[in-house]
Amino acid sequence: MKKHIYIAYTGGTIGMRPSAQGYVPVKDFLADTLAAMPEFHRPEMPAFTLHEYSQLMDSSDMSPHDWQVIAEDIQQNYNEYDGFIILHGTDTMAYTASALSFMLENLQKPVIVTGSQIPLAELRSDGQVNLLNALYLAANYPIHEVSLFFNNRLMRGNRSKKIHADGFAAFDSPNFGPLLEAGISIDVQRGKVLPIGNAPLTVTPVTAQPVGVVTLYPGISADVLRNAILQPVNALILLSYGVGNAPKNAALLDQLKLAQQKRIPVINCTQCLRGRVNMHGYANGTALADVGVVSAYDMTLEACLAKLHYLLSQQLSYEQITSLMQQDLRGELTPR
Ligand SMILES: NC(=O)C[C@H](N)C(=O)O
Repeated sequence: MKKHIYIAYTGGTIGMRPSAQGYVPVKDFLADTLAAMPEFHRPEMPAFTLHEYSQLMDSSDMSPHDWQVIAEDIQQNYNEYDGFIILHGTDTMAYTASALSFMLENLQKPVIVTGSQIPLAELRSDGQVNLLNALYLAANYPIHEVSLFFNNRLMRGNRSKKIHADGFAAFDSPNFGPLLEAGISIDVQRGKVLPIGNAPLTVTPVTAQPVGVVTLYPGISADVLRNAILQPVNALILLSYGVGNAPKNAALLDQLKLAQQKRIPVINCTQCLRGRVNMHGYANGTALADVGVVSAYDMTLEACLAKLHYLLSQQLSYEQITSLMQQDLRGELTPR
């Protein structure tokens, strides 16, 4: 039986057309482009249904409400299709892929997020390779988790990150190698793919959460942190140096202590692209742990932010949130 894949087109460059203001997504344009490309209709390819969203977006306009729309769309069509492809802009693709990984629990079908850097309708577009491969993989490879396909690599969604503004190798999975590489042969990294259970799919709704993100820089003043933890902030991500260090400055640490008293979770995520937070490597890191800051280990900022949204959207205590942030829920971090 030919597999049938559901493609949700949310917007993004893959279906865009030039306008006087730059690229914009245009209604029906992707469907018309796809219909005119014979590769997508070859007998080896799965059948697919393209569902174009009514509000096509540049992904820089995406919000948690849109993550919710996508998750509900997958849930409603879950039993009818063999796999799901989310066509999405690249700018916030890693955030959406991370969010979906938390919202969709016990997946028994593949969900692949992809898009392109050049519109599918243009010469030299990377959209054809990305979508063609994503369709082929969704039909033929049992990788039952939220993943992101780009430039011939399938990465775990919540490990992915946009690392190149204008290159085709736009995504990387810096702390967890790809799940699959599509070269002359298609090589699955079996040990890396999440195991499948028998439990039914659960979809946890998320709502937008006020989360502060502060990048530390030399000379940062305590006032910056004071402002970042003012109401209505529900959590703070501290983008720290190296293995999780910050200035051992009393005024700064006082603000973090205040956050702890106000029961605002503060998560220590490194500014470095690769590697992990170890707050006990240096006295400067230990000082953070002592005022209740918790480690993001090797999570990306995107995964950290999406995970906070997922947890803050549930009725969980400060203790539960800080503890779950340090646990591996969907393969997003490697605790040690
Ligand atoms: N390549 C892209 O898709 C970028 C576009 N601005 C978007 O994220 O929607």
